[in-house]
Amino acid sequence: MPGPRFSDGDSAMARWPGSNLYFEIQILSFDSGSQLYSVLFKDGTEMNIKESDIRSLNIFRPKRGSASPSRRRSRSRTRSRSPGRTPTQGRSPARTPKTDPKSSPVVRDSRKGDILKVHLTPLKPQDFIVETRNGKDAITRHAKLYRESPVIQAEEELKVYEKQIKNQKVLRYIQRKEYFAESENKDVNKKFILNPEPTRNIVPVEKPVVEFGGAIGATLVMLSMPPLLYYLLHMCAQKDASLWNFYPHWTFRDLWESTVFGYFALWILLLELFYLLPIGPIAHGVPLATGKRLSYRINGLFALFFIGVLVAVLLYYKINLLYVYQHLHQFAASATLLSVILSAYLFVRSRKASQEELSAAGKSRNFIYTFFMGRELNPRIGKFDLKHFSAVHAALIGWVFINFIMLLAEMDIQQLESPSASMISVNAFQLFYVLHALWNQESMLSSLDIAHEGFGFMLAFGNLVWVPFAYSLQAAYLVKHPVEISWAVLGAVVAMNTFGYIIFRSANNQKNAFRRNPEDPRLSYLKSIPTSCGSPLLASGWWGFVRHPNYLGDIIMAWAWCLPCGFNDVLPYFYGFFLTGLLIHRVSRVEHRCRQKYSHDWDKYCHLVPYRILPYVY
Ligand SMILES: NC(=O)C1=CN([C@@H]2O[C@H](COP(=O)(O)OP(=O)(O)OC[C@H]3O[C@@H](n4cnc5c(N)ncnc54)[C@H](OP(=O)(O)O)[C@@H]3O)[C@@H](O)[C@H]2O)C=CC1
Ligand SMILES: CC(C)=CCC[C@@H](C)[C@H]1CC=C2C3=C(CC[C@@]21C)[C@@]1(C)CC[C@H](O)C(C)(C)[C@@H]1CC3
Repeated sequence: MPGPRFSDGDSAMARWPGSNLYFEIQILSFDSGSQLYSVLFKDGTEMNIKESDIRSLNIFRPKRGSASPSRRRSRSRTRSRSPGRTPTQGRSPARTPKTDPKSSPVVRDSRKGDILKVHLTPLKPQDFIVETRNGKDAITRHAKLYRESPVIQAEEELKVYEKQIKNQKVLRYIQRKEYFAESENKDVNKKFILNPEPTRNIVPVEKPVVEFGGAIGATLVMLSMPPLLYYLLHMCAQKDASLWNFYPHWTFRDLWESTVFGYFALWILLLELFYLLPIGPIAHGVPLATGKRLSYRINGLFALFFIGVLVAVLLYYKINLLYVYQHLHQFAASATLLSVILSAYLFVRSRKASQEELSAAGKSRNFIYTFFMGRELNPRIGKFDLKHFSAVHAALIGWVFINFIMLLAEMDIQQLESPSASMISVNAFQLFYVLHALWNQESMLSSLDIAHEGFGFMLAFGNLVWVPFAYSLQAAYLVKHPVEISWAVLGAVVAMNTFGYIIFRSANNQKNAFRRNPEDPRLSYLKSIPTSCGSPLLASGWWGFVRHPNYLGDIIMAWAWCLPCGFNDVLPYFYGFFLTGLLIHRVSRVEHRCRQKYSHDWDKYCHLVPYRILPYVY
């Protein structure tokens, strides 16, 4: 058998597996058993590659007087989306172009001093506008190349690009046809196929996937969640909180009081007022289908501070805040009614929204399903963003407020001079979590819910009702079920919460910093996978440990928040079970989206990082 053609340390070009793209590499070693080279790409990715996929650098070097567009581009770009250098198509080296002196502009390449005359095949700007994310990226890369190159290369190369553009158009046409055939939207279908004009700005083709079991699942969730919440709140108020000790004797008055609804509406109005205050920096959301980015006022911390001051003033004037605890069921029912009214309003207004303003699920034609999932992505009244307000201000500030009410109620009912250690720890852990979320509010803008979900019943009910009233269940339980915990247990719980928080925080920080700037020198120790859609995926550090390390941290914290409630009842562990279930389900939703966006690059990532949340378990 002949020896290896390349030696350790040699530079060469290697074909990226599954593609026709060649990138510069360095040979690390050769394994004579497997006949594979271990190579290092310029972005730090290590891989084993066979000899037939490796080419000498010379083959890719342009002849004198000709510089390949890809090389030229790699000089002008500050950030490459590929490993190391911009890829070179697997084709023979660029030839000196044939020229047509009559029709070609003459351009001087100042770096080489050569004069090249090229024949330009005119490409219209709309040739570069496509709908699919992958397609869009591929074509805009060519468009960029076209714009950036002062010397347009040989006719042959342009022909290759044109061919690719044509292929993309055909692909796009087929994808669009399939997409609209699936969604059975005949009118839209006709419009897009017959009239090419509106194709410019259509929403990226995202195959709608039916979540939560479709209309049936959505109906079940909508009908079961409100009674489940009242059941949980009712059990917390019972002396015996064991789950089976449930004898409902509710009357309409137990759930409804107009005055309570008035107070709740006032609370929401106050939060809205704080939301609209022109205090705090402006941040920008992820790019929308139109290419625009919405701006958001980041003032959640200010709002929480103002609410804190207001509560202090009310306490100072001896205003009875325990009214909230005494009417907790009615407050939860008022919040539910408001969430239903809000969902109905959102549904009606979404009928006026254009296709590109709708979420993927929102394009379904099923009324119940879209009512639940939400149709419009970013419903706004002027500058007031309804979804952002409900997820940040109504949910998180509401949660902290109800927790604090429980703390006051515990002191009152158990005649304590100061809250119990359990109550303080539950309040402190959750306040800290909310403060962290509000401090890092900007990163929330790229979360699944804010960036990709429509605003419907799920998020309206989840944020206005579920988060404030169900997430505060541990505190509600402690009001009537005192638990003595030793310093040792408390220390262990604090350690567990800190452990979860460190994972949660550092995983989110790693991802956010990497998304902001993949070339951040502070992240240079992390490996990443280049992807065909342009944004690389982290494949080491926390994101190389499991695929959703932030969920792991969140789940550890969730259980740590339940432990101060002792082991007498299962009820206060509801949050632990709920969040674990919610995040496991969320994994499948996020991964579906990632598989659509990154296609086989996501599979590559899953292969490298096989576990989702907990190594060797899930
Ligand atoms: N307490 C609660 O009730 C809840 C808490 N949360 C918390 O909110 C936060 C946001 O959650 P969520 O939006 O669901 O999820 P993530 O913050 O994990 O965001 C998922 C996105 O991250 C990007 N991504 C995934 N893998 C990688 C990788 N390897 N490298 C780089 N980017 C990657 C992808 O987006 P892209 O391709 O666009 O970059 C993906 O769509 C989490 O911390 C979660 O724990 C969430 C829901 C409920
Ligand atoms: C079907 C079902 C179980 C519905 C209810 C789900 C809701 C409880 C959650 C849906 C998305 C949520 C988000 C948060 C809380 C839970 C709900 C409402 C969130 C506000 C928690 C804090 C995070 O930092 C967040 C802002 C990213 C998050 C947004 C989504």
